[in-house]
Amino acid sequence: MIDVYLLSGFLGSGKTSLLSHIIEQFKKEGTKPAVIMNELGKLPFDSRAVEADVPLKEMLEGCICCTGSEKMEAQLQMLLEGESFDVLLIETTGAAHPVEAMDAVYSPLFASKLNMKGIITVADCKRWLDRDKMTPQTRMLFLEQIRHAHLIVANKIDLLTDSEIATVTMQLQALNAKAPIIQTSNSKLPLNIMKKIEATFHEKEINETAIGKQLFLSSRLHTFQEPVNQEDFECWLKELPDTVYRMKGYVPLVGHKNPLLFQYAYGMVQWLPEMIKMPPQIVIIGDQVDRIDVLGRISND
Ligand SMILES: Nc1nc2c(ncn2[C@@H]2O[C@H](COP(=O)(O)OP(=O)(O)OP(=O)(O)O)[C@@H](O)[C@H]2O)c(=O)[nH]1
Repeated sequence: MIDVYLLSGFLGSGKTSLLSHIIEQFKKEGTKPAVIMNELGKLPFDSRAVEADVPLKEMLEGCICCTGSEKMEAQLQMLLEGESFDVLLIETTGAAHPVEAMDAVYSPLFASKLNMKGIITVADCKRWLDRDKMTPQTRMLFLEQIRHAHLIVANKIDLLTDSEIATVTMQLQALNAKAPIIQTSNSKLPLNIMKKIEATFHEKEINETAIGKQLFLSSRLHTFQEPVNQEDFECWLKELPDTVYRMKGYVPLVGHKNPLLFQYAYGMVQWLPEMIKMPPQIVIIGDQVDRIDVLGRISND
């Protein structure tokens, strides 16, 4: 399995600096990284941060969550088929919501190949102190990126006094009590800390206590063993807690030849017939997804 890290954070917070630093450390230990860069609002030359020997795909035409997951899937497919690498780093645009970015990356098609390790959010400490000057929508996004992180990089501490650093750290921890906070200048995050995060539930863990993981935004792959009744399935959807943010995949419905393409976001459901027989699997993204009982079964994998 290839570990995948999502680098999130507001515009100008230090994501590209983090990316360069991580690549350098991976290379030193002999691990081969590949990169997907989401360059909305950036200039293509930002990819110079990535050296020529690192496989790189750029998404220049829009942001991961807006251009839709198909484009992301195509990029991933090309990388997986055309390159050999051990770890994948995805730099999201500063304007991406973390749940949507994770959703775009986590397709059932790759669930057995890619292991989503989690979201690392770079928080610009200077900007944090000035957050009241942001518009409400921008501030909301800034806070959401921090709230959903599995690891927070509190960056630009060189621009703060000691007492400001203490205040910011305390406030960040209050917003996201679960994620470790690492204070940095120029996003110098040590690799060993980054490697500890885990955002994916693997089947064998569902009934075990995966300490810490239940609290986070995480994902889980569910495989259907037999067709399900559409009405039962939709009743089950209505009862889901609102901490299930997103589901997608292929559901085998009684009376249909092939599993149907299924999309679920913020309570809205979409079904589309599929011409090809796709594997009957869905990915569930949310908080505490290990507790979700899929039609009376915790896990039938
Ligand atoms: N003083 C200071 N400047 C920093 C630090 N980290 C990054 N910067 C600077 O902040 C600017 C933005 O850094 P990037 O790493 O490009 O940030 P980014 O999040 O990729 O930016 P976008 O691509 O605009 O989203 C650059 O000029 C960096 O040199 C830091 O810890 N302290």
